[in-house]
Amino acid sequence: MAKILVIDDHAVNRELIVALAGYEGHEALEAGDGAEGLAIVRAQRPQLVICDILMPNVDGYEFVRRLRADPEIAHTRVIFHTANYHEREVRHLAGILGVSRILVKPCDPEVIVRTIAEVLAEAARENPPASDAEFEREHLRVLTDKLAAKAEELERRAEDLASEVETRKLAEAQLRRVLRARKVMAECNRTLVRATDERRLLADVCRFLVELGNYGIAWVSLAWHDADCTVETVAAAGEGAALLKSFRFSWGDNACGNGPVGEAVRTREAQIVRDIATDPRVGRWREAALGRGYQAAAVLPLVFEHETFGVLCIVTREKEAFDADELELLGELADDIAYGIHTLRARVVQQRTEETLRLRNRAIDESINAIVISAADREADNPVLYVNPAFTLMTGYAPEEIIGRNTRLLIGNDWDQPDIERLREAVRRGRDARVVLRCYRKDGSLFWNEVSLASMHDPSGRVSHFISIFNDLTDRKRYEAELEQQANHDALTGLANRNLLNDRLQQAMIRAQRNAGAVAVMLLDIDRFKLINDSLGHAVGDELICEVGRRLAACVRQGDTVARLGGDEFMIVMPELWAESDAASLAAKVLQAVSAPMRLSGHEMVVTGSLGVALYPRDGESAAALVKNADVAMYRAKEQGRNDFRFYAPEMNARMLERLELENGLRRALEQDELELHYQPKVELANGRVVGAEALIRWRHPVLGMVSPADFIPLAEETGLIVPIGEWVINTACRQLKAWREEGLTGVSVAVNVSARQFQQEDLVGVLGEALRASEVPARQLHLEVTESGVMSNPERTIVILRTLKDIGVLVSLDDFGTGYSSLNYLKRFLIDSVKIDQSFVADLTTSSEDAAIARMVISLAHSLNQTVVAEGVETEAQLDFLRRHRCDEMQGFLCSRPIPAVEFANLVRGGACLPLPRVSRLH
Ligand SMILES: Nc1nc2c(ncn2[C@@H]2O[C@@H]3COP(=O)(O)O[C@H]4[C@@H](O)[C@H](n5cnc6c(=O)[nH]c(N)nc65)O[C@@H]4COP(=O)(O)O[C@H]3[C@H]2O)c(=O)[nH]1
Repeated sequence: MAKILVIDDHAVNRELIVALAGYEGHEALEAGDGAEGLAIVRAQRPQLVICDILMPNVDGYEFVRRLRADPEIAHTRVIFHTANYHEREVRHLAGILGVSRILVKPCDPEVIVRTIAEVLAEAARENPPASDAEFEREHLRVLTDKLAAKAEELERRAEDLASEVETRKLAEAQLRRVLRARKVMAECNRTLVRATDERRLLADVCRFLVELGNYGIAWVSLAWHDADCTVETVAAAGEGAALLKSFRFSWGDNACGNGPVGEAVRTREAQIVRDIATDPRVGRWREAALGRGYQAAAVLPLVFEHETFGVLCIVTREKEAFDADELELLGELADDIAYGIHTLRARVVQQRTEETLRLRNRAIDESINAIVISAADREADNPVLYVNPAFTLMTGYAPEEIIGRNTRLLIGNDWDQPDIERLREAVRRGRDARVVLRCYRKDGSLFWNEVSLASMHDPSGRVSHFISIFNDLTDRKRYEAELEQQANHDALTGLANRNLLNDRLQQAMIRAQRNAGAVAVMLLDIDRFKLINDSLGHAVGDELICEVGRRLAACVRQGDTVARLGGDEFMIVMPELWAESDAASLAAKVLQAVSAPMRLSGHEMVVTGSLGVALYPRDGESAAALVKNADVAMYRAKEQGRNDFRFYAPEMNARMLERLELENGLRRALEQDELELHYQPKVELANGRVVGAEALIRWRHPVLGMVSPADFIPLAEETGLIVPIGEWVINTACRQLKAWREEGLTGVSVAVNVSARQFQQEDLVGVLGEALRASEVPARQLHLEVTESGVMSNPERTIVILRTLKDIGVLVSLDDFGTGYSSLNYLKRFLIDSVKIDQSFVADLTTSSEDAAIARMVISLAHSLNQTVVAEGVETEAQLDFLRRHRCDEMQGFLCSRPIPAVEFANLVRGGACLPLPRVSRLH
């Protein structure tokens, strides 16, 4: 029996040694550290101290050092019992300190017991035992054996227990996972049943997997059959799910398709990543996954009936997740999801189909075209099964009046239509067709029906139905006819227009060429139409055109074409001409018809026409050449006195060329100052005084010499050149007046001629005002001579213009009075200052009682309206005498003076008495 002190700061360690020592029959003492241990050794003197090394306050080394330092207790045996066994250091220090043994924690109890026994024995050898040593040894062995057996058993039981605990833990984890997978499945199935939207369903599933299933991330990616074999992530939940956006997946044979996702889609088999850290298939997302503590992943294909929609991916932080049971459940879940996707997509397709069907039905019902469905049953006479509302609107037949009958009902008795046979043929052969038929409504009225027939086939390929779409073309046909009429006919007369004429002429030429025949082209122009139009207004002009058109149409044979080319120009094409005389007869007949008296808007009148004839092929081989040459011939007829016709002759073209040259020359004349004004004196009959002059234009042509206005003014009017020429005349006359005034001739006035076209010109008043302002000539010194046609074309506008001229102060004369169609009423309303008796009346004044009467009437009429009367073209004393006797106010004429240059005119006025009017003066 020995006394043993156990020093250790851990009670458990002390308890084991104390228990073993007690078991061996020793008395065991305990201390928590070296200081306490020293005190006990000093007090109790144990034979052995079993001491820990690392202890608070006084550690094992310090304890032994102090023990050895105290001679009273220095011999006490010490065993170190330590877990911190660094062999070299401990052995070294223990050797120095005289420590008997070193036991390493955890230490086999048997070794502890044996070591205690050995050290006590060594102590006893030095100090012989007082008791029976053999007994002690034997006893110790028995005890040690027992203890070892016990320890072994304890160890075994501990291992069993540990393995049992481990097994239970695993089972529990497995159960937990299965349970959570079931929970997820239950929730998912509930959602699946109610799902209406695929994306929302997938998002819910992912959310359930994370929230209920406790998985780290769950996502669904759909596989598309595009060129890149894209796998698109459409729903995800869990920590780090947002990261998925940065990863590209594919199920193709490419870098993005090598991972488990691509593999799962391709193989349709679940891909399990047991360890994210080491699985080589985990690509770029390994880092991200590990960083969030994710350990394993399962990628489950979403397959339904051979179709792979995509994958369900689940990532977990558990290392040993996804055992067979769990995977089976997750696989079921994936199948359910795939079924859900299939069902939802099928539903969408069905909804679209239904919507399309609904739309189609509405379209049929609301179509403006009639739609008819008939059974393809020849024996039953292909009866109508359905008609839409438009059918009733189009035909007037209610559905019950047509259903069960054949649509030929609409043909009535109008069977002579080529398209009917085409339609029948299509029905017989079950082909599609489009025909246009004349059909009849219930009320018997005709409508043009464009029928589009389509045959429908049953699954066996047999024609089961016909669908006919009716399009009412009546309006279109009418419109087309109107268009045709507009395109080919003149709107005013209804005669052929240039278009149709050209066409007919071409055809006539082709026929004539084939038959070696000829064609006559006649161009008719109404003489002085412009004058009539301007004097009596456009409405009367239009009436005249229509009447002439009617008369021409009445003259020609069937097959001839009468066309209006525009304005007062008509053309007649006579095909199949056998003799030139036939054309001459028709031309004469036409001119006679035109010149028959006519009454238009209350006006009795006689008009004449001039006509040119060109013959194919003699006068031209193209339509254009023929028309041009007929035109040339017509001009010739006009030139040669009007109311006649001429056949084209090549030399006529030379005259036309002359005209053209004249026109170009006139343009140049304006630019190059070739125009000048001559002045014909106006003499007051009462005293023979020159009171003014009429400015008359002259053209000093560089080659032709002086050209008369009669030769170029009509051309200038025709081409519009009269406007700039008229402006030049006004400006020149004003400048001349200014010059005369500066020379002291202040009392004379100058009258300028204003053509009809110029008179209606917007800025005539402006031009006048500007000329007067620039020359500083008083307005009353400027007179305007306007013709009847100039004022009568638009009398109301004339009244306005004349009032403005009056406001400026310019005086106005009515030229050529009596030659036109002036209304006396207007003569009164126009603010005219003087009237000129036309020289055609003056010429025969003394020989024609009619002209004398007209002259007398003009003078008295004008005087009654307070207007001055000027006679022009006075050549003889007798004429002068007549005029004087009837109180004409002024005269102009060769009797007095021809039109003369400005200088001569000034000299004449200055001379004062040079006027040959002695007798007149005397008479006054
Ligand atoms: N046989 C004969 N003739 C006489 C006699 N006294 C004058 N005449 C001519 O009669 C014409 C009178 O002019 P008109 O009737 O206005 O007729 C004018 C006028 O309508 C037009 N005209 C002349 N100058 C102009 C002009 O500057 N502007 C416009 N728009 N027309 C003009 O040209 C026409 C012809 O002018 P003219 O050749 O200068 O011819 C002038 C004149 O020379 C006579 O005693 N016997």
